[in-house]
Amino acid sequence: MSAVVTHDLSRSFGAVRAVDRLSLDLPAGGVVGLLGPNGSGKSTLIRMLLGLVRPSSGDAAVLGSPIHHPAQYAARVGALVESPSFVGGLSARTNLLSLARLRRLPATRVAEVIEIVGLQGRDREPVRRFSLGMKQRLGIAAALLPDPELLILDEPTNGLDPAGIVEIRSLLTELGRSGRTVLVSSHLMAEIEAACDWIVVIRFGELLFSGPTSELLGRTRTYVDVAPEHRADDDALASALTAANWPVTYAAGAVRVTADRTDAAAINRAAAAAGITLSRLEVVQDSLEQVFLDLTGQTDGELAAARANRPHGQVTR
Ligand SMILES: Nc1ncnc2c1ncn2[C@@H]1O[C@H](COP(=O)(O)OP(=O)(O)OP(=O)(O)O)[C@@H](O)[C@H]1O
Repeated sequence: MSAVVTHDLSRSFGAVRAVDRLSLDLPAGGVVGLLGPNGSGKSTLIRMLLGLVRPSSGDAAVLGSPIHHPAQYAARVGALVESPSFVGGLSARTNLLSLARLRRLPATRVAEVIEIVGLQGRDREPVRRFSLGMKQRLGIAAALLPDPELLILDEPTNGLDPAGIVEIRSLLTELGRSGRTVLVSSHLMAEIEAACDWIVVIRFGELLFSGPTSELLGRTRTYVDVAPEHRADDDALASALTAANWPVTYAAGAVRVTADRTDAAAINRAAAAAGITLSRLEVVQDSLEQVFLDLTGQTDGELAAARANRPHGQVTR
């Protein structure tokens, strides 16, 4: 069964198309990363799935039930969509107990979720003493109270320091192993990529990629960076390699050859044949982050340029 299916799902706010004819089929089980730059429509999509925002057109189903009737699946879904609010003077345990009571969930579940998110030992301390990372974990604990089949987390790493991000990332990995589906959004690939089994990339509300993380990894390219002993030979080296049919650019203070790692020896020989001794030869692989940036055009002025050239031309943010 799919955890989430959407068909041509759209939502506009005035002239802004926050989600634009999105068709998705997300597998059940494991961690699904919803990635896109700020303002790409991640929160709007999540809010539609939770029944908090109505679609302008199209439809979708969560755990097999249509999003037009969120009450049908609400009990099977847990969500953390904004900074959770807890009573600072009360302990984590007491906060969770009152939430459990409010939602008519068994009190025994509180100890379980505290353990899942790794707050045991700290759960009797007042929440106001918690770091932001611990508060996020407490928010995830609250979302886990109903033991949901689908857990939706909107930017859970936002505002966290590097240590907090690592904490949340390993918690995501753990949660993904428990059989449930975790749908987690982020505008930064590097923050959650390692935890994701499936990745969805959106920009301007449009789908750019949806598939297994391994498929996205398959899009990474390999280069061989070579530098001559004498910088004056840069151009001669580039010409010799181009003549041998390798595409060449300049990057990172080296001549960058788009080639497989198995070509490294042949590249070395081609340089030697041109009378150039190499002081550096290094095989470099694109990171998933680079693939993400290529997909979303997020570097420097690229995003602004892409917005200006967008056919709809009505993105205002
Ligand atoms: N309630 C609203 N009223 C008007 N415009 C909105 C509303 N909600 C979202 N938008 C617009 O829709 C677009 C998508 O926003 P959304 O918050 O869904 O993106 P996002 O990817 O979650 O970004 P962020 O990470 O910055 O929240 C943006 O241009 C935003 O300004």
